[in-house]
Amino acid sequence: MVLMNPVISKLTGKLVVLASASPRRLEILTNVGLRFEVVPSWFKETLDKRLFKTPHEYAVETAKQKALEVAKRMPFKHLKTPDIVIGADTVVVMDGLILEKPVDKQDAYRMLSRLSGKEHSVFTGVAIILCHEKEVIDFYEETKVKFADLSDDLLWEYINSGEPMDKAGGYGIQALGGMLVEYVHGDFLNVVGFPLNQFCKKLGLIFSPPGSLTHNSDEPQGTSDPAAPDLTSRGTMQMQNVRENETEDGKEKLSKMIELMDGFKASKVLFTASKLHVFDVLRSSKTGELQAEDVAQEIKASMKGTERLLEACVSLGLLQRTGKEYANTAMSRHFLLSDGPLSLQGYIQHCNELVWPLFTHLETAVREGTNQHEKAFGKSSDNLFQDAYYSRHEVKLRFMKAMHSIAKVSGRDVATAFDLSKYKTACDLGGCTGAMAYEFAKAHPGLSVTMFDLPEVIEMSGHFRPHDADDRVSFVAGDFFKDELPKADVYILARILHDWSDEKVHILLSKIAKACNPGCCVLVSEIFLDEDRKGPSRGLLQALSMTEGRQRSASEYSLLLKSHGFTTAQNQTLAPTTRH
Ligand SMILES: O=c1[nH]cc([C@@H]2O[C@H](COP(=O)(O)OP(=O)(O)OP(=O)(O)O)[C@@H](O)[C@H]2O)c(=O)[nH]1
Repeated sequence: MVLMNPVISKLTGKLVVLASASPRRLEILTNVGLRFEVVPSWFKETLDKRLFKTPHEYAVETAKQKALEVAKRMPFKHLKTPDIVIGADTVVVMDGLILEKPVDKQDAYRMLSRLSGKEHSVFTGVAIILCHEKEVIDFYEETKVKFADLSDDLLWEYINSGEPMDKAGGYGIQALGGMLVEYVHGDFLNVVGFPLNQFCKKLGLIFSPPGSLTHNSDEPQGTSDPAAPDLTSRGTMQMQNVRENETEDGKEKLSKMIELMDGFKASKVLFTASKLHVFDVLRSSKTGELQAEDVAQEIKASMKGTERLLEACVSLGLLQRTGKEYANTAMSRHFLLSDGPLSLQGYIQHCNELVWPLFTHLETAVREGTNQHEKAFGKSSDNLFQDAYYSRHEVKLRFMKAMHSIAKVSGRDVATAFDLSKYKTACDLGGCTGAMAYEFAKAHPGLSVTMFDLPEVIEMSGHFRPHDADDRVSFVAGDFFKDELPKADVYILARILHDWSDEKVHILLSKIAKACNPGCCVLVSEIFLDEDRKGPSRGLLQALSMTEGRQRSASEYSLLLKSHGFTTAQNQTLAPTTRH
């Protein structure tokens, strides 16, 4: 290929990495003959926009973080250090509001109707990391785009084409989205995702004359000092040295520390917004969005408090705000609507009402090595289930809702983790509402599943019966420590064993061993601790509020199972074990 731009040839022989998953950036750079590897960045685009004075600073910082993440990861994960890593971030800005990629069709509609008939700016921030020199050069480009007046019909037709979804501002100017555009002022490729012209100029500054960081002859004068900011007509070039990279690392540690300090606030925001039905209220409104005062009215709360809660939710990615209108994000629609198929509301309320009070007494729990039920709820709980969870009707219902939501979210994965086609019958021990049992029946057409739990649980499981309940699922009442277990080929123990001491686990496993025939299998679903007990933190955090149970590693579970004649068949995230 003939290289029109001699600057590109300066990169020949260097390991250049594009830290981007954008097919458009790949195409733009490939088209000019650049040889590079693509390593998409894992950096999550969640920088707090309010911290930036201007939208382009936000785009530049995001581009920089994308590139730095890849530059830091490659020596460890890919075992090679690139010479150059390029990152970019494109945003659309309308009336000061930053629009990124729409999360769904409604979001695309909101964006595009906002842009209709008006001019907006497209900013692409670019960061070039010189890995060996430990320098970062960043800049941005702005292009103005005007949309024609667009009818709703046209917008929906365009949205339904699927094109908007992975594009900043919800349109692709290079394809169907070009139809929406009246004029473009500035670099067209900048709108598409990469300001090639300015990028080449920056490369010129970096690489000619070779080895120095002096400016090109076509650049404005007075920029020859590489340490001084290079003020070009369109942006700034900043040089950062090793110390600043170290500072990046320091910054990362500090923000991790702040995240840990603030973690409890974020949880409480989620719990409170859920308890006040904020997500349901937004969903129920005609357009799916409401202003703070309407939400305040609906949830019967103060305007000031509601506004703060909604703003906090936006910062956590639980809500999105366009102008004054708040709406659910895709994540909230997925997990936080109370009647959604994957709703976590039950578990969230359990965390708020039961786990939170226990954690407020963590210091005493640690000092005394005991559970803090009495301090938190004024009642001791020698038997967690009888004394705490099933003592009062509303507490029992709340606990069952919590178990139900967890089983709904994880049930399919547990049910389909192993090939159970040779088995005819299964028994879900302590299966609570039956949600897991129904998932097993759904996943295995030849399997009948018995759900076995305490009589006080079974009497309420009807509340949770799915409308299309499969009659291969039956319910049997009993205490798995005392009563005879139903006969089955597969015994499911999903989130059961961690609640009990080794002694009680032995009682339960010996009962299963007696009930089952040779060849039957036990399927254990738990958070398995790492063998060195250094993680996962979700399991170790949960252990802090446990009563008589304990978190175990896969090998600890295997040992318990082996002592009852079960040999581990597979031992990964889930451990089904077979008795020979
Ligand atoms: O007219 C167009 N406008 C924008 C685009 C494409 O939109 C995205 C912008 O998203 P972002 O900058 O965050 O980049 P990603 O695609 O997420 O990839 P990264 O891995 O680099 O974060 C970008 O792909 C533009 O090309 C368009 O196509 N047309």
